[in-house]
Order: sequence, then C-alpha cells, then structure tokens
Amino acid sequence: MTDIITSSDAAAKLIDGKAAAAAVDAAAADGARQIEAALGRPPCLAVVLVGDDPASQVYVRNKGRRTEAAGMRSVEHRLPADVSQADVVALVQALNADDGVDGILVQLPLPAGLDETEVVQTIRPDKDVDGLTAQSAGALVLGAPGMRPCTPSGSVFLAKQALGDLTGKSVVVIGRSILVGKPAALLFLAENCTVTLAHSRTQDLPAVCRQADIVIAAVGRPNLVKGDWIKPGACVIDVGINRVEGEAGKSRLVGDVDFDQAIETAGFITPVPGGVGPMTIAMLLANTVAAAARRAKVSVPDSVKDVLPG
Ligand SMILES: Nc1nc2c(c(=O)[nH]1)N[C@@H](CN(C=O)c1ccc(C(=O)N[C@@H](CCC(=O)O)C(=O)O)cc1)CN2
Repeated sequence: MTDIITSSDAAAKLIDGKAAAAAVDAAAADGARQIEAALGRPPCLAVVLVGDDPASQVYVRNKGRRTEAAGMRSVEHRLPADVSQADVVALVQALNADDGVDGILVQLPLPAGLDETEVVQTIRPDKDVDGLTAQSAGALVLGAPGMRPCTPSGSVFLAKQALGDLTGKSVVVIGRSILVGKPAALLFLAENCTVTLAHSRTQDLPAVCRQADIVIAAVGRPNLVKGDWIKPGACVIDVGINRVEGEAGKSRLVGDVDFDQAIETAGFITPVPGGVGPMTIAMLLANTVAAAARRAKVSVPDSVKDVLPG
C-alpha cells in the first residue's frame, strides 16, 4: 500500500488523499464482497444527476467508475436541467421504493429553480449515503448511529492518519455549509476535539486560526488562509476546490489555503487537487456498503467500520 503521509522539502508533511482514498476504496471493496456473499447480490448505489454542469458530470462519472471498481452495482439517472420539481421528487420516491437500491445520492448543486432541500429530504434515511437528510443530521447531533456526510468524514479520516487520536485537539472549521462545515464541526466534536466553527462574520479570523491544532478550510475562497494564520506544526485540511485562471490562459485548481505559504509552517497539509476531494467518493463507497448491510440486517463489515468515523 502507498504511504498516506509523505515528506516534502518544506516543514510540512503531505497528506496524500489519493493514497488514502485507495485504501478506503479497498476497504469498501472488501465489505462489498462480504455483503454479496451474505445477500447474493452486491450493494447498489443510485446516483441522480440533473442538468449538464461539467464538474458534476465528472464527479458522477467517477462515482460510477469507482463504485463498479469496488465490486458494487452503480445505476445512473440523468434528467434534463428543465425537469420539473415533481419529476425529480418522483424519481427519488421510485428509488426509495426499489428494494434493489441500497444508496441514493442526488448530485449537488441542482440547477436553479429546483428546490434542493425538498429533493434531498425525500431520500429515505436508510438509503441516505450522502448523510444529508434531517434524520442523518439529527443522528449526528445526537451521536446516534446514522449516515455521515462524505467530505467531512474524509476530513476526519485524513486528520487521524496525520495525528492519530484527535482527543483534546483544538479544531477550527472555516465555513458553515450544510454539506461540509456544520457536519465537520460535529464530527470533530465526536472525536473529542474542542471545535470552533468560524465563518465570514468571524472577528479576527487569522488569530482564531492561529490557535488551532487542526484547520479545516471549507469556504470556497481561493487561497484565503495564509501561511501566518497557521500555528507551527498544525494539521491543515483544505476542502476548497476552486478553479482559477493559471498561466497561458489555462485554468487550474487551488484550495482555500495558500499552499505554498502554509506548507512552510504546518506540520501536515493536504494538497489540492489530490487531498480531500478523492476522499469524498471513497467515503460514499464505504457508506453504501454500510447502508446495504444495515438494510439487510447483517453486521457492517469490520473493514468498513474501521474507515468510517465513530
Ligand atoms: N450530493 C453531493 N453533491 C456534492 C458533493 C457531495 O458530497 N454530495 N460534493 C461535491 C462534489 N464531489 C462529489 O460529489 C466531489 C468533489 C471533488 C472530488 C475530487 O476528487 N476532486 C479532485 C479534483 C477533481 C477535478 O479535477 O476537478 C481533487 O480534489 O483532487 C470528488 C467529488 C459537490 N457536490
């Protein structure tokens, strides 16, 4: 297995999200084999893509490929951007009722005009492999079993690879989205961290960040977090994926953290691309195996339990 933590020429070690995702994909594949042996069929993930957003098309294609590579069944439903709200809801209801489907994911964002909240809340909680329904969010708040959102779960996994037990660590999460910031704060709290949830109205954000052992940057603002915002030796998990104009008119991806600065101060840092991004799909595969197991009332395979947050 490729190392997940590797050294760099600068102060910080790199957290290799691709290597970590490969390890989680392998754990999901192992779990999928066990589910297939128990049920006579592999776990099945249904993905709904509405419209033709180029990035969403890439993510959905990659989800399908990696689901199948892990030995699971992948079903894709594509709807045009001008589909009605009622038709999207009806498709989700049909997938809810389909006993052969274990997990349902609606790729976000939905095109303007569609009510994202209503669509997501239509997903049956036991098939909510994205962890975004009110029931999943409530279970996270309560510390009860349930599906956890994929990118925050991936962030916890990477932080544990770097630091081991996270108990007592001070964590600053920048960004309060439902997809990443809020669930990330709760997941790190569940790891016994002391969590600050910072956002665009936080006063003196650099000073708030400087006291963190772990910084989770999830605001969608390219290079917002500067090197002198980072406590020496801290672990920096960059969730931002921002496309910016690069040299010769070519676009390139950068995170929310100024990587070239932060790598000189941090102890550990995720790159963009190749950091948290690949973990999002890896955790989706692990959630799909867990959903299939729980629906069939068989134990969640240990390989999958080991990679999901506690
Ligand atoms: N229903 C959901 N929608 C969206 C989610 C989600 O978790 N559930 N997250 C993002 C998109 N996303 C998965 O859906 C996702 C984003 C990024 C990556 C990834 O591997 N990124 C690569 C770079 C890819 C590129 O070149 O563009 C990386 O960071 O290395 C995977 C999945 C929003 N929507």
